[in-house]
Amino acid sequence: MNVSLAICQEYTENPNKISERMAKILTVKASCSNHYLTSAPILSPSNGQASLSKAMALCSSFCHLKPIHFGAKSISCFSFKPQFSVQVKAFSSQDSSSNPKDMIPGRIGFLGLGIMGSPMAQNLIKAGCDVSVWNRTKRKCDPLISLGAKYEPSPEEVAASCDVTFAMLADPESAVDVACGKNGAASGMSPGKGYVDASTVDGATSKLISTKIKSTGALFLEAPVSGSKKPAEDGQLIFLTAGDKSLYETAAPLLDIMGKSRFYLGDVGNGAAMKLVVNMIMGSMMASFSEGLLLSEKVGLDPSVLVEVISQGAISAPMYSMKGPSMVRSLYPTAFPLKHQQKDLRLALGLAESVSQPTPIAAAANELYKVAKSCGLSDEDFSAVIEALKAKLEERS
Ligand SMILES: NC(=O)C1=CN([C@@H]2O[C@H](COP(=O)(O)OP(=O)(O)OC[C@H]3O[C@@H](n4cnc5c(N)ncnc54)[C@H](OP(=O)(O)O)[C@@H]3O)[C@@H](O)[C@H]2O)C=CC1
Ligand SMILES: O=CCCC(=O)O
Repeated sequence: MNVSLAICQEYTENPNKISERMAKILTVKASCSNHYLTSAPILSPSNGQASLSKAMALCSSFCHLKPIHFGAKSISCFSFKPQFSVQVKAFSSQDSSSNPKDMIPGRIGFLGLGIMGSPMAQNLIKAGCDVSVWNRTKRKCDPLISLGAKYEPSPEEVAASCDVTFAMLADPESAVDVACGKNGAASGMSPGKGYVDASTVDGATSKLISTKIKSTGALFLEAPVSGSKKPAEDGQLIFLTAGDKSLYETAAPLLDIMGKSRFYLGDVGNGAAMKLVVNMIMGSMMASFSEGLLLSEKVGLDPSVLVEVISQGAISAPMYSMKGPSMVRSLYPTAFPLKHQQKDLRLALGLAESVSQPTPIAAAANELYKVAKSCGLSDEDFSAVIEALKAKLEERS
Protein backbone atom coordinates (compact mmCIF):
# COMPACT_ATOMS: atom_id res chain seq x y z
CA MET A 1 0.00 0.00 0.00
CA ASN A 2 2.88 2.39 0.74
CA VAL A 3 4.09 1.76 -2.73
CA SER A 4 0.84 2.78 -4.35
CA LEU A 5 0.72 5.99 -2.31
CA ALA A 6 4.25 6.85 -3.38
CA ILE A 7 3.09 6.44 -6.95
CA CYS A 8 0.15 8.77 -6.39
CA GLN A 9 2.24 11.55 -4.98
CA GLU A 10 4.48 11.34 -7.98
CA TYR A 11 1.48 11.48 -10.25
CA THR A 12 0.44 14.76 -8.88
CA GLU A 13 3.85 16.36 -8.48
CA ASN A 14 5.16 15.63 -11.91
CA PRO A 15 3.23 13.32 -14.19
CA ASN A 16 6.03 13.39 -16.75
CA LYS A 17 8.53 12.05 -14.23
CA ILE A 18 6.57 9.37 -12.53
CA SER A 19 6.40 6.50 -14.93
CA GLU A 20 10.03 5.46 -14.76
CA ARG A 21 9.96 5.49 -10.99
CA MET A 22 6.62 3.72 -10.95
CA ALA A 23 7.92 0.93 -13.14
CA LYS A 24 10.98 0.59 -10.93
CA ILE A 25 9.01 0.49 -7.70
CA LEU A 26 6.58 -2.03 -9.08
CA THR A 27 9.32 -4.23 -10.45
CA VAL A 28 10.99 -4.31 -7.04
CA LYS A 29 7.69 -4.93 -5.31
CA ALA A 30 6.67 -7.59 -7.78
CA SER A 31 9.86 -9.52 -7.31
CA CYS A 32 9.46 -9.43 -3.52
CA SER A 33 5.89 -10.56 -3.25
CA ASN A 34 2.97 -11.96 -5.10
CA HIS A 35 0.11 -9.84 -3.85
CA TYR A 36 -2.23 -7.35 -5.34
CA LEU A 37 -1.67 -3.65 -4.94
CA THR A 38 -4.90 -1.78 -5.10
CA SER A 39 -6.29 1.64 -4.33
CA ALA A 40 -4.05 4.37 -5.58
CA PRO A 41 -6.02 7.58 -5.09
CA ILE A 42 -4.78 10.49 -7.13
CA LEU A 43 -4.20 13.11 -4.48
CA SER A 44 -4.76 16.28 -6.47
CA PRO A 45 -6.72 15.21 -9.47
CA SER A 46 -7.18 18.57 -11.19
CA ASN A 47 -5.22 17.11 -14.07
CA GLY A 48 -5.97 13.55 -13.04
CA GLN A 49 -7.09 12.16 -16.36
CA ALA A 50 -4.27 13.83 -18.27
CA SER A 51 -1.57 12.75 -15.86
CA LEU A 52 -2.88 9.23 -15.64
CA SER A 53 -3.04 8.86 -19.42
CA LYS A 54 0.47 10.24 -19.68
CA ALA A 55 1.73 7.91 -16.98
CA MET A 56 0.09 4.93 -18.61
CA ALA A 57 1.48 5.78 -22.02
CA LEU A 58 5.00 6.24 -20.68
CA CYS A 59 4.83 3.25 -18.43
CA SER A 60 3.81 0.97 -21.28
CA SER A 61 7.29 1.40 -22.69
CA PHE A 62 8.66 -0.31 -19.58
CA CYS A 63 6.27 -3.13 -19.13
CA HIS A 64 3.12 -4.83 -20.36
CA LEU A 65 0.57 -2.28 -19.34
CA LYS A 66 -3.07 -2.73 -20.08
CA PRO A 67 -5.25 0.36 -19.84
CA ILE A 68 -8.86 -0.44 -19.15
CA HIS A 69 -11.68 2.03 -18.58
CA PHE A 70 -14.31 0.42 -16.48
CA GLY A 71 -17.17 2.51 -15.31
CA ALA A 72 -18.07 6.16 -15.35
CA LYS A 73 -17.01 6.78 -11.78
CA SER A 74 -13.44 5.62 -12.06
CA ILE A 75 -10.82 7.48 -13.99
CA SER A 76 -9.13 4.38 -15.17
CA CYS A 77 -7.55 1.16 -14.19
CA PHE A 78 -4.47 -0.60 -15.37
CA SER A 79 -2.82 -3.87 -14.68
CA PHE A 80 0.88 -4.40 -14.46
CA LYS A 81 1.86 -8.01 -14.64
CA PRO A 82 5.54 -8.68 -15.08
CA GLN A 83 6.48 -12.04 -13.61
CA PHE A 84 3.89 -12.07 -10.88
CA SER A 85 0.30 -10.99 -10.53
CA VAL A 86 0.32 -7.38 -9.55
CA GLN A 87 -2.48 -4.99 -10.21
CA VAL A 88 -2.52 -1.28 -9.61
CA LYS A 89 -5.75 0.58 -9.86
CA ALA A 90 -5.98 4.35 -9.84
CA PHE A 91 -9.03 6.29 -8.80
CA SER A 92 -9.79 9.97 -8.43
CA SER A 93 -10.03 11.10 -4.81
CA GLN A 94 -12.71 13.61 -5.90
CA ASP A 95 -14.74 10.70 -7.08
CA SER A 96 -17.40 9.53 -4.68
CA SER A 97 -16.27 5.94 -5.27
CA SER A 98 -12.58 6.27 -4.54
CA ASN A 99 -12.64 2.88 -2.83
CA PRO A 100 -11.75 0.32 -5.52
CA LYS A 101 -14.14 -2.17 -3.95
CA ASP A 102 -16.93 0.16 -5.12
CA MET A 103 -15.95 -0.58 -8.70
CA ILE A 104 -16.45 -4.29 -8.13
CA PRO A 105 -19.95 -5.79 -8.07
CA GLY A 106 -21.06 -6.14 -4.42
CA ARG A 107 -21.00 -9.86 -3.69
CA ILE A 108 -19.51 -12.45 -6.00
CA GLY A 109 -20.68 -16.04 -6.23
CA PHE A 110 -18.53 -18.98 -7.27
CA LEU A 111 -19.92 -22.38 -8.23
CA GLY A 112 -17.53 -25.27 -8.89
CA LEU A 113 -14.32 -25.44 -6.89
CA GLY A 114 -12.23 -27.95 -8.81
CA ILE A 115 -8.67 -27.56 -10.07
CA MET A 116 -9.55 -24.25 -11.75
CA GLY A 117 -12.46 -22.87 -9.74
CA SER A 118 -10.66 -23.04 -6.38
CA PRO A 119 -7.69 -20.84 -7.28
CA MET A 120 -9.92 -18.48 -9.28
CA ALA A 121 -12.23 -17.95 -6.31
CA GLN A 122 -9.23 -17.70 -4.02
CA ASN A 123 -7.78 -14.85 -6.10
CA LEU A 124 -11.08 -12.96 -5.85
CA ILE A 125 -11.04 -13.34 -2.07
CA LYS A 126 -7.39 -12.29 -1.82
CA ALA A 127 -8.17 -9.20 -3.89
CA GLY A 128 -10.73 -8.18 -1.28
CA CYS A 129 -13.97 -9.31 -2.92
CA ASP A 130 -16.88 -10.63 -0.84
CA VAL A 131 -17.29 -14.15 -2.17
CA SER A 132 -19.96 -16.81 -1.63
CA VAL A 133 -19.16 -20.36 -2.69
CA TRP A 134 -20.87 -23.65 -3.45
CA ASN A 135 -19.44 -26.95 -4.62
CA ARG A 136 -21.12 -30.33 -5.08
CA THR A 137 -18.51 -31.87 -2.80
CA LYS A 138 -18.78 -29.53 0.16
CA ARG A 139 -15.36 -30.17 1.70
CA LYS A 140 -13.71 -28.40 -1.24
CA CYS A 141 -15.31 -25.18 0.06
CA ASP A 142 -13.45 -25.41 3.37
CA PRO A 143 -10.13 -23.78 2.36
CA LEU A 144 -12.05 -20.87 0.83
CA ILE A 145 -14.31 -20.53 3.86
CA SER A 146 -11.20 -20.26 6.00
CA LEU A 147 -10.03 -17.42 3.75
CA GLY A 148 -13.30 -15.57 4.37
CA ALA A 149 -15.76 -16.95 1.80
CA LYS A 150 -19.37 -17.50 2.80
CA TYR A 151 -20.81 -20.97 2.13
CA GLU A 152 -24.28 -21.33 0.60
CA PRO A 153 -25.97 -24.73 0.41
CA SER A 154 -27.10 -24.51 -3.24
CA PRO A 155 -26.35 -22.69 -6.51
CA GLU A 156 -29.77 -21.04 -6.16
CA GLU A 157 -28.82 -19.54 -2.80
CA VAL A 158 -25.46 -18.34 -4.11
CA ALA A 159 -27.14 -16.65 -7.07
CA ALA A 160 -29.86 -15.13 -4.90
CA SER A 161 -27.33 -13.58 -2.53
CA CYS A 162 -24.81 -12.36 -5.13
CA ASP A 163 -24.65 -9.69 -7.82
CA VAL A 164 -22.45 -11.66 -10.18
CA THR A 165 -22.09 -15.45 -10.01
CA PHE A 166 -19.28 -17.37 -11.73
CA ALA A 167 -19.44 -21.05 -12.61
CA MET A 168 -16.47 -23.31 -13.40
CA LEU A 169 -17.86 -26.79 -13.99
CA ALA A 170 -16.60 -30.00 -15.52
CA ASP A 171 -18.64 -30.39 -18.71
CA PRO A 172 -21.89 -29.50 -20.52
CA GLU A 173 -24.01 -31.80 -18.31
CA SER A 174 -22.78 -30.32 -15.02
CA ALA A 175 -22.88 -26.75 -16.36
CA VAL A 176 -26.55 -27.19 -17.35
CA ASP A 177 -27.43 -28.96 -14.12
CA VAL A 178 -25.88 -26.30 -11.88
CA ALA A 179 -27.38 -23.43 -13.88
CA CYS A 180 -30.79 -24.83 -14.83
CA GLY A 181 -31.49 -27.84 -12.60
CA LYS A 182 -33.38 -28.11 -9.32
CA ASN A 183 -32.07 -25.44 -6.93
CA GLY A 184 -29.90 -24.29 -9.80
CA ALA A 185 -28.47 -20.81 -10.20
CA ALA A 186 -31.27 -19.65 -12.52
CA SER A 187 -33.79 -20.07 -9.69
CA GLY A 188 -31.89 -17.41 -7.73
CA MET A 189 -31.43 -15.01 -10.63
CA SER A 190 -33.37 -11.78 -11.21
CA PRO A 191 -32.94 -8.47 -13.05
CA GLY A 192 -29.74 -6.67 -12.09
CA LYS A 193 -27.78 -9.87 -11.54
CA GLY A 194 -25.29 -11.59 -13.83
CA TYR A 195 -24.13 -15.16 -14.49
CA VAL A 196 -20.66 -15.77 -15.91
CA ASP A 197 -20.00 -19.34 -17.01
CA ALA A 198 -16.29 -20.12 -17.37
CA SER A 199 -16.76 -23.87 -17.94
CA THR A 200 -15.59 -25.30 -21.28
CA VAL A 201 -18.78 -26.32 -23.05
CA ASP A 202 -20.16 -26.32 -26.59
CA GLY A 203 -22.05 -23.36 -28.04
CA ALA A 204 -25.45 -25.10 -27.89
CA THR A 205 -25.04 -25.73 -24.16
CA SER A 206 -23.96 -22.17 -23.58
CA LYS A 207 -26.97 -20.84 -25.50
CA LEU A 208 -29.30 -23.08 -23.50
CA ILE A 209 -27.91 -21.75 -20.22
CA SER A 210 -28.01 -18.19 -21.53
CA THR A 211 -31.68 -18.52 -22.48
CA LYS A 212 -32.58 -19.87 -19.05
CA ILE A 213 -30.63 -17.19 -17.17
CA LYS A 214 -31.94 -14.37 -19.35
CA SER A 215 -35.54 -15.55 -18.91
CA THR A 216 -35.17 -14.37 -15.29
CA GLY A 217 -34.18 -10.85 -16.42
CA ALA A 218 -30.53 -11.42 -15.44
CA LEU A 219 -27.56 -11.08 -17.80
CA PHE A 220 -25.33 -13.86 -19.15
CA LEU A 221 -21.70 -14.04 -20.22
CA GLU A 222 -19.82 -17.14 -21.34
CA ALA A 223 -16.18 -16.87 -20.35
CA PRO A 224 -14.16 -20.06 -20.88
CA VAL A 225 -10.46 -19.73 -20.18
CA SER A 226 -7.15 -20.61 -21.74
CA GLY A 227 -4.48 -21.40 -19.19
CA SER A 228 -4.31 -24.19 -16.69
CA LYS A 229 -3.83 -24.74 -12.94
CA LYS A 230 -0.74 -22.54 -12.52
CA PRO A 231 -2.07 -19.59 -14.55
CA ALA A 232 -5.29 -19.88 -12.51
CA GLU A 233 -3.25 -19.68 -9.30
CA ASP A 234 -1.20 -16.76 -10.63
CA GLY A 235 -4.16 -14.76 -11.98
CA GLN A 236 -2.84 -15.22 -15.53
CA LEU A 237 -5.80 -16.76 -17.34
CA ILE A 238 -7.02 -15.66 -20.77
CA PHE A 239 -10.79 -15.12 -20.85
CA LEU A 240 -12.69 -15.81 -24.08
CA THR A 241 -15.98 -14.08 -23.44
CA ALA A 242 -19.21 -13.61 -25.35
CA GLY A 243 -22.74 -12.56 -24.47
CA ASP A 244 -24.10 -9.49 -22.71
CA LYS A 245 -21.64 -6.65 -23.24
CA SER A 246 -22.81 -4.77 -20.16
CA LEU A 247 -22.10 -7.80 -17.97
CA TYR A 248 -18.69 -8.09 -19.65
CA GLU A 249 -18.00 -4.51 -18.59
CA THR A 250 -19.28 -5.04 -15.05
CA ALA A 251 -17.27 -8.24 -14.69
CA ALA A 252 -14.09 -6.81 -16.26
CA PRO A 253 -12.39 -5.89 -12.94
CA LEU A 254 -13.06 -9.43 -11.72
CA LEU A 255 -11.75 -11.00 -14.92
CA ASP A 256 -8.65 -8.83 -14.50
CA ILE A 257 -8.09 -10.19 -11.00
CA MET A 258 -8.24 -13.77 -12.29
CA GLY A 259 -6.63 -13.26 -15.68
CA LYS A 260 -4.01 -11.49 -17.72
CA SER A 261 -6.16 -10.77 -20.74
CA ARG A 262 -9.71 -10.95 -21.97
CA PHE A 263 -11.36 -11.10 -25.37
CA TYR A 264 -14.95 -10.09 -26.05
CA LEU A 265 -16.10 -12.13 -29.05
CA GLY A 266 -19.74 -11.07 -29.55
CA ASP A 267 -22.68 -13.45 -29.46
CA VAL A 268 -23.00 -16.37 -27.06
CA GLY A 269 -21.35 -19.39 -28.65
CA ASN A 270 -18.34 -17.53 -30.01
CA GLY A 271 -16.40 -17.81 -26.73
CA ALA A 272 -17.18 -21.53 -26.56
CA ALA A 273 -16.16 -22.01 -30.20
CA MET A 274 -12.86 -20.15 -29.73
CA LYS A 275 -12.06 -22.24 -26.66
CA LEU A 276 -12.84 -25.51 -28.46
CA VAL A 277 -10.68 -24.61 -31.45
CA VAL A 278 -7.76 -23.73 -29.13
CA ASN A 279 -8.12 -26.99 -27.21
CA MET A 280 -8.53 -29.02 -30.38
CA ILE A 281 -5.12 -27.75 -31.51
CA MET A 282 -3.66 -28.36 -28.07
CA GLY A 283 -4.93 -31.95 -27.90
CA SER A 284 -3.47 -32.77 -31.31
CA MET A 285 -0.16 -31.13 -30.40
CA MET A 286 0.12 -33.23 -27.25
CA ALA A 287 -0.72 -36.45 -29.14
CA SER A 288 1.88 -35.68 -31.79
CA PHE A 289 4.48 -34.75 -29.15
CA SER A 290 3.82 -38.08 -27.43
CA GLU A 291 4.48 -39.97 -30.67
CA GLY A 292 7.71 -38.06 -31.16
CA LEU A 293 8.97 -38.79 -27.65
CA LEU A 294 8.33 -42.51 -28.03
CA LEU A 295 9.74 -42.68 -31.53
CA SER A 296 12.93 -40.91 -30.46
CA GLU A 297 13.39 -43.40 -27.64
CA LYS A 298 12.70 -46.40 -29.89
CA VAL A 299 15.42 -45.35 -32.34
CA GLY A 300 17.95 -44.94 -29.52
CA LEU A 301 17.77 -41.20 -28.94
CA ASP A 302 17.40 -39.55 -25.56
CA PRO A 303 13.85 -38.07 -25.43
CA SER A 304 15.09 -35.43 -22.96
CA VAL A 305 17.39 -34.16 -25.67
CA LEU A 306 14.44 -34.07 -28.07
CA VAL A 307 12.60 -31.84 -25.58
CA GLU A 308 15.64 -29.57 -25.45
CA VAL A 309 15.99 -29.45 -29.25
CA ILE A 310 12.30 -28.60 -29.68
CA SER A 311 12.55 -25.85 -27.08
CA GLN A 312 15.13 -24.03 -29.18
CA GLY A 313 13.40 -24.16 -32.53
CA ALA A 314 10.40 -22.80 -34.38
CA ILE A 315 8.00 -25.42 -32.98
CA SER A 316 8.87 -24.62 -29.37
CA ALA A 317 5.89 -24.18 -27.08
CA PRO A 318 5.72 -23.69 -23.31
CA MET A 319 3.57 -26.82 -23.16
CA TYR A 320 6.38 -29.04 -24.47
CA SER A 321 8.98 -27.57 -22.13
CA MET A 322 6.66 -27.77 -19.12
CA LYS A 323 5.23 -31.24 -19.69
CA GLY A 324 8.09 -32.92 -21.59
CA PRO A 325 10.49 -33.59 -18.69
CA SER A 326 7.84 -35.29 -16.56
CA MET A 327 6.46 -37.24 -19.54
CA VAL A 328 9.95 -38.63 -20.11
CA ARG A 329 9.81 -39.88 -16.51
CA SER A 330 6.26 -41.26 -16.97
CA LEU A 331 4.87 -38.76 -14.46
CA TYR A 332 1.62 -36.93 -15.11
CA PRO A 333 0.75 -34.61 -12.19
CA THR A 334 -2.75 -33.42 -13.01
CA ALA A 335 -3.19 -29.84 -14.13
CA PHE A 336 -5.65 -30.46 -16.97
CA PRO A 337 -7.45 -33.78 -16.52
CA LEU A 338 -7.27 -36.06 -19.56
CA LYS A 339 -11.03 -36.65 -19.45
CA HIS A 340 -11.59 -32.90 -20.00
CA GLN A 341 -9.19 -32.83 -22.96
CA GLN A 342 -11.09 -35.71 -24.55
CA LYS A 343 -14.38 -33.92 -23.87
CA ASP A 344 -13.02 -30.82 -25.61
CA LEU A 345 -11.86 -32.82 -28.63
CA ARG A 346 -15.27 -34.47 -28.83
CA LEU A 347 -17.02 -31.09 -28.66
CA ALA A 348 -14.60 -29.56 -31.19
CA LEU A 349 -15.29 -32.41 -33.60
CA GLY A 350 -19.01 -31.71 -33.20
CA LEU A 351 -18.35 -28.05 -34.00
CA ALA A 352 -16.38 -29.04 -37.10
CA GLU A 353 -19.12 -31.42 -38.18
CA SER A 354 -21.70 -28.63 -37.86
CA VAL A 355 -19.93 -26.68 -40.61
CA SER A 356 -18.62 -29.69 -42.61
CA GLN A 357 -15.00 -28.83 -41.83
CA PRO A 358 -12.66 -31.85 -42.15
CA THR A 359 -10.54 -32.34 -39.00
CA PRO A 360 -8.76 -35.69 -39.56
CA ILE A 361 -5.84 -34.91 -37.22
CA ALA A 362 -8.13 -33.97 -34.33
CA ALA A 363 -10.29 -37.04 -35.00
CA ALA A 364 -7.24 -39.31 -34.74
CA ALA A 365 -6.09 -37.55 -31.57
CA ASN A 366 -9.55 -37.97 -30.08
CA GLU A 367 -9.34 -41.74 -30.63
CA LEU A 368 -6.06 -41.81 -28.75
CA TYR A 369 -7.52 -39.94 -25.77
CA LYS A 370 -10.44 -42.38 -25.79
CA VAL A 371 -7.96 -45.25 -25.56
CA ALA A 372 -6.21 -43.43 -22.71
CA LYS A 373 -9.52 -43.09 -20.87
CA SER A 374 -10.21 -46.79 -21.31
CA CYS A 375 -6.77 -47.46 -19.79
CA GLY A 376 -7.97 -45.73 -16.59
CA LEU A 377 -6.12 -42.45 -17.21
CA SER A 378 -9.14 -40.08 -17.07
CA ASP A 379 -8.02 -38.22 -13.97
CA GLU A 380 -4.33 -38.07 -14.89
CA ASP A 381 -2.98 -35.01 -16.66
CA PHE A 382 -3.77 -34.99 -20.38
CA SER A 383 -0.07 -35.58 -21.09
CA ALA A 384 -0.70 -39.16 -19.92
CA VAL A 385 -2.10 -39.72 -23.42
CA ILE A 386 1.43 -40.96 -24.19
CA GLU A 387 0.61 -44.05 -22.12
CA ALA A 388 -2.08 -44.99 -24.66
CA LEU A 389 0.61 -45.15 -27.33
CA LYS A 390 2.78 -47.29 -25.08
CA ALA A 391 -0.16 -49.62 -24.56
CA LYS A 392 -0.75 -49.81 -28.31
CA LEU A 393 2.92 -50.48 -29.00
CA GLU A 394 2.99 -53.20 -26.36
CA GLU A 395 -0.11 -54.81 -27.88
CA ARG A 396 1.63 -54.96 -31.26
CA SER A 397 5.03 -56.22 -30.13
N1 LIG B 1 -7.76 -27.86 -15.53
C1 LIG B 1 -7.44 -27.08 -16.54
O1 LIG B 1 -6.26 -26.93 -16.88
C2 LIG B 1 -8.49 -26.34 -17.30
C3 LIG B 1 -9.82 -26.69 -17.27
N2 LIG B 1 -10.71 -25.97 -18.01
C4 LIG B 1 -12.12 -26.31 -18.01
O2 LIG B 1 -12.66 -25.78 -16.80
C5 LIG B 1 -13.68 -26.63 -16.29
C6 LIG B 1 -13.29 -27.09 -14.88
O3 LIG B 1 -12.06 -27.77 -14.99
P1 LIG B 1 -11.27 -28.31 -13.71
O4 LIG B 1 -11.40 -27.37 -12.58
O5 LIG B 1 -9.94 -28.71 -14.21
O6 LIG B 1 -12.12 -29.62 -13.42
P2 LIG B 1 -12.30 -30.47 -12.09
O7 LIG B 1 -12.65 -31.82 -12.57
O8 LIG B 1 -11.15 -30.30 -11.18
O9 LIG B 1 -13.56 -29.76 -11.41
C7 LIG B 1 -14.84 -29.91 -11.95
C8 LIG B 1 -15.84 -29.19 -11.11
O10 LIG B 1 -17.15 -29.49 -11.62
C9 LIG B 1 -17.94 -30.04 -10.55
N3 LIG B 1 -18.89 -31.01 -11.05
C10 LIG B 1 -18.64 -32.08 -11.84
N4 LIG B 1 -19.79 -32.72 -12.11
C11 LIG B 1 -20.78 -32.07 -11.46
C12 LIG B 1 -22.18 -32.24 -11.36
N5 LIG B 1 -22.82 -33.23 -12.01
N6 LIG B 1 -22.88 -31.37 -10.62
C13 LIG B 1 -22.26 -30.37 -9.98
N7 LIG B 1 -20.93 -30.13 -10.04
C14 LIG B 1 -20.20 -30.97 -10.78
C15 LIG B 1 -16.94 -30.67 -9.61
O11 LIG B 1 -17.52 -30.86 -8.35
P3 LIG B 1 -16.94 -31.97 -7.32
O12 LIG B 1 -15.81 -31.29 -6.61
O13 LIG B 1 -18.08 -32.28 -6.46
O14 LIG B 1 -16.49 -33.13 -8.16
C16 LIG B 1 -15.84 -29.62 -9.64
O15 LIG B 1 -16.19 -28.51 -8.85
C17 LIG B 1 -13.82 -27.76 -17.31
O16 LIG B 1 -14.85 -27.43 -18.19
C18 LIG B 1 -12.46 -27.78 -18.01
O17 LIG B 1 -12.56 -28.30 -19.31
C19 LIG B 1 -10.37 -24.87 -18.72
C20 LIG B 1 -9.06 -24.47 -18.74
C21 LIG B 1 -8.02 -25.20 -18.09
O1 LIG C 1 -8.65 -26.23 -21.14
C1 LIG C 1 -7.49 -26.35 -20.73
C2 LIG C 1 -6.46 -25.50 -21.28
C3 LIG C 1 -5.12 -25.72 -20.64
C4 LIG C 1 -4.18 -24.66 -21.12
O2 LIG C 1 -4.59 -23.71 -21.81
O3 LIG C 1 -2.99 -24.76 -20.75
